[in-house]
Amino acid sequence: MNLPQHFLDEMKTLLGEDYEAWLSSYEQTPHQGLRINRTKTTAEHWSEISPFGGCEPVAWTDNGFYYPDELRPARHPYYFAGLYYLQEPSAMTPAQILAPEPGDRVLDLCAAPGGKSTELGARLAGEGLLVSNDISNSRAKALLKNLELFGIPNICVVRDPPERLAENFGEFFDRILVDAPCSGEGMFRKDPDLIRSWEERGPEDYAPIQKEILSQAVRMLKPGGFLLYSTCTFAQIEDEEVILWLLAEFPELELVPIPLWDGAVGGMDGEAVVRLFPHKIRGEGHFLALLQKKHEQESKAESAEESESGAVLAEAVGAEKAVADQQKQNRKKKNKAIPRKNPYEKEIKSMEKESDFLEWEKQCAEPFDRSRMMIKNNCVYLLPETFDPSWNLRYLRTGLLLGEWKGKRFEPSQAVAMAMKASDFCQTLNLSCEDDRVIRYLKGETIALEENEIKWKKGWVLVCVDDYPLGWAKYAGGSLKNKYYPGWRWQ
Ligand SMILES: C[S@@+](CC[C@H](N)C(=O)[O-])C[C@H]1O[C@@H](n2cnc3c(N)ncnc32)[C@H](O)[C@@H]1O
Repeated sequence: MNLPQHFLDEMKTLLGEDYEAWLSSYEQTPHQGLRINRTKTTAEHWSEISPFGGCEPVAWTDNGFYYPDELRPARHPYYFAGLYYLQEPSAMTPAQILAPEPGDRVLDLCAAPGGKSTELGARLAGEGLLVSNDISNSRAKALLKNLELFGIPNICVVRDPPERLAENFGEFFDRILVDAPCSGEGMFRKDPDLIRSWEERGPEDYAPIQKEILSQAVRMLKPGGFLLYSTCTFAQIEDEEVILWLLAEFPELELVPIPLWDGAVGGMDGEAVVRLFPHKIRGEGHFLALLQKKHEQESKAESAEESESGAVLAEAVGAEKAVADQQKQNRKKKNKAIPRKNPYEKEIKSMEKESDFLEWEKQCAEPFDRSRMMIKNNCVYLLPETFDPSWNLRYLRTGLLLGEWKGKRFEPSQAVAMAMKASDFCQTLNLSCEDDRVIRYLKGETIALEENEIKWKKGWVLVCVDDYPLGWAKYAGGSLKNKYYPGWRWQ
């Protein structure tokens, strides 16, 4: 690999006697990782059902695995069932450390294509709110797809400059992730094309952008809330120096030490941050810093207690987890929607009367909360608990898209299928992943049925692989019409 001389010189200064070991890591192939969807399976269960032999756990996560180079996990039906996300192992760390709890209000400020957002959202388990933002429209579309594929219902996907978000939200979030745009030095081994972009735009270009994004993030962090900053670069100017600047600029922030694990090292000058180097761990280069916004003066003591508990960090290193129950209860109370008249009540009533929505809904495990329902341009959404209609943002998605109201018909969405369990809908076709009809279904083809499989009445059928939903089909006159979302088809 042709690494630029200037970069090598910088690394020599940074690493000293470790330099040669670091350089020789570039002769090894990068590690391939996948992270399972904790809302759909557990690491134990995955070990039983994984179709990929030879997967080893990623030591610093509870749901990440290495997979052998020759495998193509994106070409497996389980990928289409949202069972895992393909992610470089070091990149699994930020969401593990920020570790939101169900009920939290979480912001992922630079979120596309969703590697960390999918894990943050899965950790919320449907409670609270995940706002996933990216300034790039095309990348935000990929982000939306990945969140919907993972079946995360309580999302807002946005594409706004951080300043605009800060104007809307104020001090609103319990946890914020800034996985910042950076010069990408830590990813050169995995993606050598990044070397060219580094030569065009290097660390000096990114540091001011990172500082600006972080300043806006601080405005949106609640007192007591946690902010995690991560990059995939080695340059101190984008890593430790940004954090030192931030601490000087915002005295209300304090650095929360992240306990180190085997192979992880602290900051270059002993700062309580984490650096991951490819010659020390089985992953690429990464930098992480965790900060907490102090409470107001009167509640400072309480804040100290909270940070001492190290609750956010404990899980990342397998240490004991100690989140106060009271805090959890308070969060739940805080997020409870205030009963108010739903401005879409009239539209909802019309849809119920004019379309077959109720017929479909009756087949679902539970009715959808009318106070959180919104109908816009014939699209029917279930808004997250804490959604505030006065937020003026560029949304790609507000909550869970339930489906489209088309006159007499209601068509359930791909997103709602992915957010369901097989047992959440009463008409299902459950295929084994060995059945070649699975891939035919994912390609949008018609599914041939065996006599003994026909057990439905006319209407919607949830097609599943090994009990994991894939999408919809519609049964009528003895045949099943494929309703898999065309934009997601197996190519
Ligand atoms: C390192 S990538 C994020 C990767 C993502 N967190 C993941 O895990 O998949 C940085 C992202 O920041 C976005 N970005 C760049 N400038 C931004 C800004 N000012 N505000 C928000 N996002 C920005 C880029 O479009 C890019 O998608």
